[in-house]
Amino acid sequence: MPVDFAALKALHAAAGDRHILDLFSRDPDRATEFSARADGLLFDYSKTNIDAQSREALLGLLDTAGVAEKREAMFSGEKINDTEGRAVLHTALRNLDGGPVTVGGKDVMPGVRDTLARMEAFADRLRRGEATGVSGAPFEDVVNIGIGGSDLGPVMAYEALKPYVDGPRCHFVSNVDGAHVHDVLAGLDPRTTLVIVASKTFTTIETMTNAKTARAWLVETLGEAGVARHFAALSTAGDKTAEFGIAPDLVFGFEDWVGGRYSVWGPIGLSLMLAIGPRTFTDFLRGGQAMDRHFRTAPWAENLPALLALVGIWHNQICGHATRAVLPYEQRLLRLPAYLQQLEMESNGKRVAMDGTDLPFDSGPVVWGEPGTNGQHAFYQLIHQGTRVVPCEFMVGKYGHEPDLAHQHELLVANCLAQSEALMRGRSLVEATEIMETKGFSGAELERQARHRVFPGNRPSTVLAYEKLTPFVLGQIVALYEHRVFVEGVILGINSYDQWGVELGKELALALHPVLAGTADGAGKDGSTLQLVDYLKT
Ligand SMILES: O=P(O)(O)OC[C@H]1O[C@](O)(CO)[C@@H](O)[C@@H]1O
Repeated sequence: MPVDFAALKALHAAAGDRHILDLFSRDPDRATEFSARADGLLFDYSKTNIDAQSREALLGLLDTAGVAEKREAMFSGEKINDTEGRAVLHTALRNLDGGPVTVGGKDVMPGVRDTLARMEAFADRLRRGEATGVSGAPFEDVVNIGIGGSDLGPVMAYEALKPYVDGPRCHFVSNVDGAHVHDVLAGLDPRTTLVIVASKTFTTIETMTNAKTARAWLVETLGEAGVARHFAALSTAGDKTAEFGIAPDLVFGFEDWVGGRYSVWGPIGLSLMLAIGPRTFTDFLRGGQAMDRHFRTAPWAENLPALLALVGIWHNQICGHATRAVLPYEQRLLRLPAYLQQLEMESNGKRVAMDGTDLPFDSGPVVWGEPGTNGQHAFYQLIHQGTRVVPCEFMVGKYGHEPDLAHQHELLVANCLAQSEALMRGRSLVEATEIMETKGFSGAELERQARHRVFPGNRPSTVLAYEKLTPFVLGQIVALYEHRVFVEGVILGINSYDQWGVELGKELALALHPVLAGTADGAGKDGSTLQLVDYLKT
């Protein structure tokens, strides 16, 4: 049944400009009542304007939208991506000791386990120096060439798990801008470099162009014979990897039921596995699996993915806040905002419902962010005093990985909690006036100066707290956000697993390329495009 936000909007309207602080005054247990835990994670959404009544109504959306049934449909391999006729089974990649998962009557788990075992065997051999390049020298550097989900997942996780890296250095090339591949290869020795071409389709123009550049770079030093030993492929398209010259034993395949932005758990995570080792990679999978278990079994009121989704729906569709900031107080999560941009915006940035009718409400929000504390010195000004409300999602760990720098970690945590508090508390005109009086201002100038220093407050934020950013915890966090996207998508009635919106630009770029190269004319193009082609063609 399609959801109806009218009742929730009425509750929101009735709350008027009620202050979040009043909710705390009325309910001394609010912090615990508006928090939930899962396997060591704590999600605190008490600093939002959601009260018991609106939460009840939000939870009701889950039943109306049939989230429980759709969740089981996803986990059991039904083709819920119905515009592409595909199942959505990234969860099978971390179903380490679970039962069979069938797609079209066939259990996919033997294939998943087989590929994982092949990846592990290769990673072990490479890390021991047994899988070598043609010169016999061990691989010291790994270059992952991919884009979108074939880049963001591994690069995000590699950066996040740097303290666990004890294998080769990894580098990531994604942009078709030649500067990217040039700068990465410039520092590397082809004799000790493994190039991984990560592309589900093996047709993505950026990836294939960069892969050809890397191939030419390698062949220049090692000859054609080097390709079979120095290139690996992660793809669903075995025929195309063979055409490229990649040895079949270095092709790690997966099925079309793994979406690009959900693919870090399988072969697309090979660079990460090479860097941290198969055992540590398994810890990452176990974290994802633990979140799957939690998502399937925890009651909705304690279910982290469901709660994150409902908070998201409240802020976006009900309160009308069109963006949300993801603010990890964890430097190593520097690529998480970019990762979540693809995960959330490519999944839920849709304008029609499953049945093809126009969505009667806004779809997913604009997601953006930056690690704290850097963001504080960049865009927090707008978050605190701008005219638009930006719901903020803070993340922070109890421990860092640098025991010698524990005092810095404390400062980091203090900053995170202070920002969340400041957004809620604000600073009134009275308080600002008192401060400016002590600085010697008076009369009209006192008021003018004070007004610049007012913080409206009552701005919502959530905090996701964890012990330490281990591989397990990273797995939990990534799976948490995946399932949050799923729940939001089901409530909105959209297909979170296709991405038709990326196609038109790709097609037009292909058509413009010959115009820029001067081998085709620009017939039919608009005046602006032609003017720019004229200026930019070389
Ligand atoms: O892995 P591929 O097939 O190269 O695709 C890369 C990316 O391109 C997209 O299809 C569109 O941006 C993403 O969904 C995907 O992650």
